[in-house]
Amino acid sequence: MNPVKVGICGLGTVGKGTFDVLTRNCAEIAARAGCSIEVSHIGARRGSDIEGITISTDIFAVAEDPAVDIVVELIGGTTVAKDLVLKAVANGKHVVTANKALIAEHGNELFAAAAKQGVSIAFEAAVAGGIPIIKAIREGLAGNRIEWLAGIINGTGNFILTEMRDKGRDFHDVLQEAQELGYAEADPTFDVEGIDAAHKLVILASLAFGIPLQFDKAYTEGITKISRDDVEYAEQLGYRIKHLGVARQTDSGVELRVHPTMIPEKRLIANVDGVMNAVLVQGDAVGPTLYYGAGAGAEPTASAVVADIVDVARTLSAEPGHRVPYLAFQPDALSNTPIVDINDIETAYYLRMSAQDKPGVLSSVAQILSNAGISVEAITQKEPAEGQDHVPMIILTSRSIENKLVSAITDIEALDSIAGEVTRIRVESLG
Ligand SMILES: NC(=O)c1ccc[n+]([C@@H]2O[C@H](COP(=O)([O-])OP(=O)(O)OC[C@H]3O[C@@H](n4cnc5c(N)ncnc54)[C@H](O)[C@@H]3O)[C@@H](O)[C@H]2O)c1
Ligand SMILES: N[C@@H](CCO)C(=O)O
Ligand code: NA
Repeated sequence: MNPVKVGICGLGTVGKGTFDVLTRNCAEIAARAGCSIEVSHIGARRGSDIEGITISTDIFAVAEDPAVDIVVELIGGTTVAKDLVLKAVANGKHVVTANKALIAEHGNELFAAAAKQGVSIAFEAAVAGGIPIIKAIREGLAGNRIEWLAGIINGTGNFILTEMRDKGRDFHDVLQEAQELGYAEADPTFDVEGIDAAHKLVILASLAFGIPLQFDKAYTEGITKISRDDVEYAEQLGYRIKHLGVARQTDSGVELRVHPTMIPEKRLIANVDGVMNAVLVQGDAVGPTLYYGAGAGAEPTASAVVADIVDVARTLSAEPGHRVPYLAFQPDALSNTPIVDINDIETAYYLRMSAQDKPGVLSSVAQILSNAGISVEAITQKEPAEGQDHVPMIILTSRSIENKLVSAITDIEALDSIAGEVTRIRVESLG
């Protein structure tokens, strides 16, 4: 077979990593793909001379290049990137992308356009970096009814939480290091406010449950409100705080939520630290499965991009109808299962409040929870600091429906003996 020609658009962290891996491992990659794979065109803001490669400052020139078989979109964002992918598809080119924002927000439209043209769009690098989680769910678990999945799917956020816990480092200082290491998004609020994790969760939920991509329905909460005190109290109770994406099939629909979560410390996933990601997937036949690896960084992400390039190169000799469907289920078999509103989900909770150090406060709080049908599983009250009349009070509750807990919190905050807001972290046993 003739060499497959690749055009890379965007030569940043992932673009450079992809170029390096394709070049370094070219012999092994060719042996796997059944043909050699050559980078023939690069679209980048600054041109530099690489022998045998056309360099264009206009990335659309890559999508227009008749010699290019596969356009690799690594510029990020959802505007120019969307136009670029649509242009490449219209020109009959296959696309590989690491762009989760683009897939989560515009994937339904992009896949439809690709299907019309008989080309494919591959996006393994978009979720959990180098972990082949898309392939695992779409192919490896195809025989299962997937019940739920939960994952640490933002490397930057996990790196920040880990460094804060282990070294007592400052949030902003660690975020800056994550940016220097090439982990963070162009706009790092995507990482710390949970938007990036929500993009990835939406993609995983579609693959797992056979529903269209619905980014607007995901509940998103970031890690910016997690204090060092919460991290410490959680540990004293035998838990770790992790920023999790959770997707669960329930009788009333699919839960789709991203938020800080307390997990029992004995769970493997509670011990996934630094930039590492992990995704737990529970299938009815296989039981629990766990996938672990680097969630961000140049070469780990390139590993997934190159795997997709190899997959596409292999399909170039296969019938289009034999290709694996984008969202694991055939396009006409996607279901309209509703996404459950966050107010209707059920979970246990960690509550931290600042309580007046006097008798009766604990029983007033317990009474409010009990009236809402929520029981107290554990409680700890700290010693007051010198000269302070308020003490931190930590409560672990039974599982409850979110809206009952939210109204109980409103009543607790209204007590004269409680100062300020109640901090609330959801607790998942993941068992
Ligand atoms: N960095 C990671 O660890 C990682 C992991 C998985 C997925 N991703 C995704 O990969 C994509 C790229 O991320 P990155 O970290 O490499 O970003 P980056 O900012 O390092 O690289 C993007 C590159 O694209 C170039 N670019 C942007 N618009 C362009 C245009 N119109 N014309 C020419 N060049 C243009 C920029 O100059 C930059 O060099 C994003 O979608 C990101 O979400 C990144
Ligand atoms: N900013 C992302 C890159 C990988 O998708 C992260 O930190 O996980
Ligand atoms: Na991946």
